[in-house]
Amino acid sequence: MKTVLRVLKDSRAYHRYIWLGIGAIACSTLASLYAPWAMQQLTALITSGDADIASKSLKMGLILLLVYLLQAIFNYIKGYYTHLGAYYYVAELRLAVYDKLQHLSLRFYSDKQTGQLMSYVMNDAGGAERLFAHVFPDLVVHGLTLLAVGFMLFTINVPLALVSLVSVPLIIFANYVYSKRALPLWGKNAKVMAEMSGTLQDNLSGMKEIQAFNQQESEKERMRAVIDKERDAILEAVKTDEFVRPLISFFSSVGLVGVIIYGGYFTSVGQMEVAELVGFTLYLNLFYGPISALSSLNESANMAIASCQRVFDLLDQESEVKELSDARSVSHLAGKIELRRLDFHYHVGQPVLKEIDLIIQPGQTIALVGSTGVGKTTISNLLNRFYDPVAGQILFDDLDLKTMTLGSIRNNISMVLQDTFLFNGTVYENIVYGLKHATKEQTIAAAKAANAHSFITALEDGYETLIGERGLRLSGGQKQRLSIARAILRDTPILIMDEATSALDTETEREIQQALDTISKGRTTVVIAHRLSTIRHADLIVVLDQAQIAELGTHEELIQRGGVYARLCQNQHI
Ligand SMILES: Nc1ncnc2c1ncn2[C@@H]1O[C@H](COP(=O)(O)OP(=O)(O)OP(=O)(O)O)[C@@H](O)[C@H]1O
Repeated sequence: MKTVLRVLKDSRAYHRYIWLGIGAIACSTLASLYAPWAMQQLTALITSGDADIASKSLKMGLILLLVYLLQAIFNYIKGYYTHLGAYYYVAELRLAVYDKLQHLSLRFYSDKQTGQLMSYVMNDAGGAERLFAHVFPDLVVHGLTLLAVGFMLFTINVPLALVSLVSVPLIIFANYVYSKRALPLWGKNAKVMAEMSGTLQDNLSGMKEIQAFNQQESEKERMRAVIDKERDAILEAVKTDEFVRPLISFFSSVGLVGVIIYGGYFTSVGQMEVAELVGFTLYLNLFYGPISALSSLNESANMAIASCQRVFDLLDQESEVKELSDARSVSHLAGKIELRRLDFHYHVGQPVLKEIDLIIQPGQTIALVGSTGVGKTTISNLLNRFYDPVAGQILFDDLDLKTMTLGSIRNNISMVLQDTFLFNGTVYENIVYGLKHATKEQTIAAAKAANAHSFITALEDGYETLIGERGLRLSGGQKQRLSIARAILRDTPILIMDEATSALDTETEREIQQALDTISKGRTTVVIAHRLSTIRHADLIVVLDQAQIAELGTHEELIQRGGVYARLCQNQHI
């Protein structure tokens, strides 16, 4: 019920369409009462031997034609406007879900599959359409029909109307039991559906690996497992549905049986006219229709509520990284970075960083080194505030990161990552991604500085070449150079390079290294590198070992010291 109320509250802007639809439904329901009444009148005329049957039936027929025409118009208004409101609301909900996903911290994503999250936007948000355009209007149609037809039944014959009501409590009870059982089943079904979409998305993204490792059979089995799971979940829900639907039909028939027995008796003892019995039976069909429909309506409602519930659960998720209400926007930092007694872990009991103390002066280039998995990338994630430290502080220009707006922190940092993500667009669009208002001259200058201009101009459409999903049409080195150009263009006081030159050949690496050395001048640069040859000129080398800073100094100082760094250099023949 809470979910339904929330849908109603959130969709206020579109209620006018619902009201228009409901108005049309009310008119259509009233119009539907005419046909049984006309049949009753016609039967009365026939049984009474009226001399003017022909002209009277012509008149009734023409009125009925008009009534049907009006009903068609009302149904169009109801169908179109309720869907209009529904799809506007669904679009709003989809955007809200997407926006929420954009603002959740990276920890939220660590145990989710992309396809699973897509299911929130694609499938679950659509549940609101079912509620808005089907469940709510149908509830009104059926409710109004029950009231109006019930009134007609009691007007025709009170004892017979009471007999026909015998099955109503049974039908309501069956519906109640059904909804109790079916709601969790439809909820489970939506979850399994998301799992299936997650696995599918995962496999489609990794198709190259599947083929290269000849894993088609095992992946087919993995897909089979989730597809079967989805099939079983839906069948479990359908089993309940298909049991209840005939049961409700049966209960409705019990009422009709009573009406036939008692109706026949009442007519035989003169308590009821034949015409009244005909009219009564026709109205009764209209009466049981909505009661039976309640069960399928229940099914739709349960599915829709389960989907909406999942959407609202996501919308209510709190981001782990929260911006303070009075967070200040910092325009251009000088670039001093301080880590103060910093502790961090992804999972409790598995510390990744312990009591890290580090001061980086504006304009300095520092290198983070250490064996794989020691926490170098984690530090860059913390500087971007993708995560918050478990203890300790990060300060930019002596201000705690938490007191700044997330937008302004990230406006001061450029990243060049080891796994560059490019969007499906043109080369140009990808370079200006972080600075949409850059001029063409600035963009080309950045591309030149990143040693990307010559390969870009050699592409079939130059800067306007479409690079395909995730830059599929570019080589690793070309992608990396676009990512460097992107960072150069942003011209931020802080630059983070995580294995920035890893995908380049030695010659290109040397050229890009020169470009990087040039752009790192005058800005604070944090370099994460495995190839120690690339960082020997850094102002400060920070050696991480066992979650702590093991050594700190320049290349020469650390070599002289003969510790962890010296050993790493020895291993790389430096
Ligand atoms: N999202 C995550 N959830 C859980 N654990 C994580 C996550 N990201 C990293 N880790 C773990 O945290 C530790 C530090 O990872 P990090 O990526 O910072 O290391 P790194 O030094 O940058 O490694 P590499 O040099 O291989 O890139 C590793 O043990 C890693 O498995």
